[in-house]
Amino acid sequence: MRISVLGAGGWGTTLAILLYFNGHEVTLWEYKKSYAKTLSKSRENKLYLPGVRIPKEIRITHALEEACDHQHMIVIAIPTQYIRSVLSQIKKHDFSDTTFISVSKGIERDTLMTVSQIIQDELKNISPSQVGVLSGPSHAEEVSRKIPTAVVAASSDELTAKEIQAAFITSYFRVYSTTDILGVEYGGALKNVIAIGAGIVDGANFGDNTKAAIMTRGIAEISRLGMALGARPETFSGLSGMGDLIVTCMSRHSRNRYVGEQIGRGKKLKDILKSMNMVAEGVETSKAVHKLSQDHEIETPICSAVYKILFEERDPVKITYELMTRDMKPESE
Ligand SMILES: NC(=O)C1=CN([C@@H]2O[C@H](COP(=O)(O)OP(=O)(O)OC[C@H]3O[C@@H](n4cnc5c(N)ncnc54)[C@H](OP(=O)(O)O)[C@@H]3O)[C@@H](O)[C@H]2O)C=CC1
Ligand SMILES: O=C(CO)COP(=O)(O)O
Repeated sequence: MRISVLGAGGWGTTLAILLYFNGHEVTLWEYKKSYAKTLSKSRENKLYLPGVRIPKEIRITHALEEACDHQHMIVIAIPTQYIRSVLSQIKKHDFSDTTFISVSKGIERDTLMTVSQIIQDELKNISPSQVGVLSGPSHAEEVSRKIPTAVVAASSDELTAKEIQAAFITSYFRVYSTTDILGVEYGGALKNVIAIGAGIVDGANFGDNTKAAIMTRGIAEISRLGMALGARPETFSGLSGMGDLIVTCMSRHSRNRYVGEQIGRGKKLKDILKSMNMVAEGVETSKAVHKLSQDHEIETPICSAVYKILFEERDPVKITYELMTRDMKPESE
């Protein structure tokens, strides 16, 4: 198959290489013209995936129209808040034979849309069966080194989910399938906010008990909000829910956990973000989650605490004790 990957960050580059070795004809689109040239020449993504060789057969380009022409699949690996501006440049293109696959994990700040919703909103002529998602516990640093990983391919159309599954599966990258596309997207986006909370626990020197509480009560609130937004409950105990929450809260590779850790140590958000070239989706997504939970009147105390720490400069230690001393309630609520 001809497959284009839009976004040459760590994840886009990793998946482009995986797809190439799976026998596909792969194009990798990079946002900056100068960096596209550097990548084409050096065949190493030193900024986002150092030490991994990009095969010379992968076409690297900055020309978006060209990258999208006559593709069977287009993989979107762009930070969520920039996806609409990229898609708006190709909205006139004929995509009647193309499937779009989002591998990005966030919610658009201004519209509160998931990535599959942004794709359908921006590219009016494509049907839901042309849209899918691939998500789960999968740090680029490990997949690019062929470390065994399991993820899930989702589309409201079962056949599309299975096509995506078949395109990506390898002996070290196991792909399951589901039709709960929204559940997979909400799990992937919301776990980033909880992972910032887990990082705060690390940075502020709370303990393992605290982190386990954040993760367990975190998946409870992800499920609560996700279900109110149309997701299926069982999806949140799967790879894209609990699975991705575990890896993101625990891994040294996680950028979201890192942001939280620095906040917990007393650093300012703007200084942390200035020092990072990679994206921590949970920061902007926490604004969207704050709004979604208010709009739908769903309690999301941990996400709400993360939002207040990031954007209202609330003290992480004080707010943790506020969480601990809320009204008594049954665990099932
Ligand atoms: N890294 C990982 O392990 C995983 C990441 N993801 C998800 O994949 C998505 C992409 O993340 P990742 O690959 O890690 O990204 P990185 O943090 O590695 O890189 C950021 C990317 O964003 C690009 N970018 C910056 N500004 C813009 C813009 N205005 N328009 C378009 N692109 C822009 C950068 O391009 P440039 O260098 O030219 O500025 C770069 O390619 C995220 O949603 C993330 O949550 C999902 C699973 C695993
Ligand atoms: O989604 C991821 C792993 O599954 C990547 O998480 P971070 O963006 O926090 O690094």
